[in-house]
Amino acid sequence: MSGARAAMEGVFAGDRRELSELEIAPQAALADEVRALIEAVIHTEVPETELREAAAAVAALTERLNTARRNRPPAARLGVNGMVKALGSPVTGVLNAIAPPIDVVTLEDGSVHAEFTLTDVYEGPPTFVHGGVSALILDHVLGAAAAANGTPGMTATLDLRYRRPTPHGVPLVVTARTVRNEGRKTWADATITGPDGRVTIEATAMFIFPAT
Ligand SMILES: CCCCC/C=C\C/C=C\C/C=C\C/C=C\CCCC(=O)SCCNC(=O)CCNC(=O)[C@H](O)C(C)(C)COP(=O)(O)OP(=O)(O)OC[C@H]1O[C@@H](n2cnc3c(N)ncnc32)[C@H](O)[C@@H]1OP(=O)(O)O
Repeated sequence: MSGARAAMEGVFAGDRRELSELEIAPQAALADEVRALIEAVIHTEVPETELREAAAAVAALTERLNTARRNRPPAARLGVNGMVKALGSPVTGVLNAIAPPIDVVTLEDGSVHAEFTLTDVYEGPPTFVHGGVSALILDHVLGAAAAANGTPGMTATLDLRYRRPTPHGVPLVVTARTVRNEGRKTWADATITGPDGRVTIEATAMFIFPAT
């Protein structure tokens, strides 16, 4: 195992238990239902009495789930490269209802790629994705590209050029690749492309492998 990979595995070590795919499935199904719940809460027009009943029902469910809790979000070895993945990631985490979640894959040329659609839960300007949500996704895939290069790090800089608004409710593509490495520093570039094939956002980030 390379030093960088060992360090990254260490990020997920400690009391974080790794789950198997079989263990993940029912909890991921619950997260899917909560994702639908988040959308329903935003859009519902049911009367006030029903809203109050729904709030009480959700509170009871939360209490039930909290009767057995982990100390930290779990991880799992998923996908072809067997890397440990954070299941609670706000971008890719199948157990995180605020994650779309986005399935980020590493291609043979070392770039990372994902095709995804965002609902209006992530809306900023009407009909468009919130710029901060796009930044979150870009930060993640840029970090994944640095890690795929064997040179992971903490985001030190993230530079975004919002060329045109990014629509929600339509298929989007995000790609990222490492372009340079100097010692502990790694630079990566990324884009988000809309369904018309035009780039909506260009991003560049620099990652630094921590000194200690
Ligand atoms: C093993 C650790 C890596 C962990 C990576 C995490 C996950 C990887 C796992 C899977 C990958 C898959 C997907 C990606 C997942 C997530 C991606 C999201 C990543 C994030 O969401 S991450 C959170 C946001 N991120 C922070 O929370 C960083 C806070 N910060 C720090 O943790 C330190 O600040 C650090 C480490 C950045 C530097 O600390 P340090 O002590 O190592 O730096 P030091 O002073 O030695 O400087 C050395 C040289 O870097 C230059 N330099 C330093 N800082 C700079 C900056 N900001 N801008 C420009 N240049 C900078 C100096 O000027 C000097 O330059 P020179 O050598 O040329 O003089």
